[in-house]
Amino acid sequence: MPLKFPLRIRFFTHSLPITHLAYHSSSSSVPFLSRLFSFRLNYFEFRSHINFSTHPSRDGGENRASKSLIEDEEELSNWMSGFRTGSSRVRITSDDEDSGPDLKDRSRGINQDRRGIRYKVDSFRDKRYGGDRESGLNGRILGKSSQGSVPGRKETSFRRDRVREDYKGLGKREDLLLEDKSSDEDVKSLAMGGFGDLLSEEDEEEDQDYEFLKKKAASAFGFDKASNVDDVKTSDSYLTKTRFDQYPLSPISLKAIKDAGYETMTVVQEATLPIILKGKDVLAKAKTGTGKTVAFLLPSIEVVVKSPPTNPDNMRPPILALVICPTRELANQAATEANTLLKYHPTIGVQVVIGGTRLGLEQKRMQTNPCQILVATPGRLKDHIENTPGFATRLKGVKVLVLDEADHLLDMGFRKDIERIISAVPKERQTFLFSATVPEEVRQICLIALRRDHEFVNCVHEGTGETHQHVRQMHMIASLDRHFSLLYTLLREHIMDNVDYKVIVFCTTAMVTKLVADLLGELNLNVREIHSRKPQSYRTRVSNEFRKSKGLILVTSDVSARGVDYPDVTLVLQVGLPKDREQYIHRLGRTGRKGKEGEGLLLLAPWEEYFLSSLRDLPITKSPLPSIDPETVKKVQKALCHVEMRNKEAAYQAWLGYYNSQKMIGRDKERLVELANEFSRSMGLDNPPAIPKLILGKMGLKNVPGLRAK
Ligand SMILES: Nc1ncnc2c1ncn2[C@@H]1O[C@H](COP(=O)(O)OP(=O)(O)OP(=O)(O)O)[C@@H](O)[C@H]1O
Repeated sequence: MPLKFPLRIRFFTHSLPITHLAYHSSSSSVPFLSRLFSFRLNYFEFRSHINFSTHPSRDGGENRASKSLIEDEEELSNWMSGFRTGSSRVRITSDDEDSGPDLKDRSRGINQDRRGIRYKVDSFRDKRYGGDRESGLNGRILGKSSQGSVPGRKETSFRRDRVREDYKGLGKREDLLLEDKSSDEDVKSLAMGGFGDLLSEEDEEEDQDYEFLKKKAASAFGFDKASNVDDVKTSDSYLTKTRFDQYPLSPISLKAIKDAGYETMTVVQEATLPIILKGKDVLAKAKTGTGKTVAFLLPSIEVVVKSPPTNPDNMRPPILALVICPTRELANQAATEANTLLKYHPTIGVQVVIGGTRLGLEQKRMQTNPCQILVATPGRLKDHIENTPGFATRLKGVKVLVLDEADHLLDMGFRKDIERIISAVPKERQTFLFSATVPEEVRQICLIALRRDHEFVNCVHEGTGETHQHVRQMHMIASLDRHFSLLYTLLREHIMDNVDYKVIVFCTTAMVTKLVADLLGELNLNVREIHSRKPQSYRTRVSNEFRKSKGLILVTSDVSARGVDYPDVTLVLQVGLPKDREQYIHRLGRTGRKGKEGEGLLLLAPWEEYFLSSLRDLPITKSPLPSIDPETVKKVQKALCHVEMRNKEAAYQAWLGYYNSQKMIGRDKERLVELANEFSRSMGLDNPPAIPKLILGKMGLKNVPGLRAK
């Protein structure tokens, strides 16, 4: 039964459970009412719903600061080789990403499961999958799984269970979902009664009303028992009550942890530390923003602490822990986290080797500073193995190897480098593989790095999906000619609705990223850009600025898709086809970190809608398109005229290359060219840019009608 509301504010509510609140009002009062709804609904969700967070994988790979045409060639041939070998996972050395806008006029309601109501998770049972299987390269064969779920402590409002499973089958667990029938009625009566009168309140000053309504909502729903209504807006389901000092960690590590403000362990930290301290290999899967970096760094530091001191006369002191990250930003971030934990370990040093910086500078640093822990991107590490005197010797001391974003590091793009690196470190070592997604096909590949008795720790409860329940996910379908206006409209509305907005916009390639950043800059939005065509110093500076800022929009490629920890991102926008389901999950994982609220929107063209079938198990809902006034369309078209032609030409070529590598679209070349020319027109180019014959040849697009060659 629809709720009755003043004409000015109309919420579409389906029969409860409330699944979707949409607004048809431009009234300034609507936003804070939506916030009122959303965190009230979220509160219900958190109170009755357990949630584990996963870890995103990072993307982008070794990108060079500026690229010559030949480097573009390499990029294209990467795409082409990936396409030819039928592998859907090629290493995109340039950037490719997405973004999706916000939804002022969309539901502030949370994503609900099919029935719309959160269940109370009662308990998990995991089936035992034992046994070994011979497999893997380098003589490291399949692990025997550890068994059994480890019942978590009973929490006041919900229960945490960790489940360790044999990755071989990732045995199906039966989640005993206790469906709380009464809560349906509770929610219905509360919503019918509790909000009816609240919303009859006249809006005066937004802030004053918001506070008033918050308090009224709090008493209406018993929130006032919470220390603060705002507190219910985050879910602490990623934290446990286990303290770090309950484990045998060095006192000075514990001191640094305390200084870092880490009071208790996160679920993945609690689940993996005891296994690692026992000396085992670990394959760990956990949702985004839940502390996986600390989960692998802390025990790695303990290994270094327990290692005998190096002879000061040794000119090639051993590197004891090696952490591999897929992108430079991520490597820098992990090294920063390591330095935080090493605050009181004066003799232990961490160094970083990444592309985009001078090899010689890195060689000097590693020679003159302590380097028991090395964080590296694969390509640059391989360079050092092959070109830095004595470096290979130093790697013979590695006791711990970490693959962060393991699923991405082990896919086609990085595989050769990773195999080269594995062959350069001792077989007798501990190995930790962490990621938020471990697709089936990657699970087998993990075995090239893991030991027989490794354990698979899965902190992602089945049934909750690999994304956060507290992050609202929407998608919109619109023809390409509307994408730029739609993006601008949604960004502008999000900015109006969120004074502390912090938005990440993902685009499909580096050059499309540049185009969109230029366009949004022309439209006077506060925009920064990160992608492979920017020098590393610029990328690092912008990354640090965005991490510390609010009121900013970062337009980026997939170099920012995995793992980068930007606090309080309010919205992740993905425009165009994600590389794959994992990439969608990891990009979305830039928001909703540490249990905080977040929003994601995926904006697709009608011919990209097939991608949604790969997200069926995720709580993503369709959102109707907001109305775009003709003035906005004119403004965007005018702004496009100020974007440099060469940027549009580069974007067109990169767009063609990217979609050519997407099997579902690239296989029909004529259709692909038609779509590319639709994209060209959306940039205001009725006549598509000409493309060098050499590149068309690489793409396998020579003589395709509709293309112009030069
Ligand atoms: N025990 C803890 N208590 C509170 N905060 C923590 C704890 N451990 C880590 N954090 C913080 O949580 C945030 C997310 O950590 P981190 O980036 O390692 O998450 P992640 O699981 O690796 O996410 P992603 O998959 O995006 O890389 C960071 O800001 C980190 O400082």
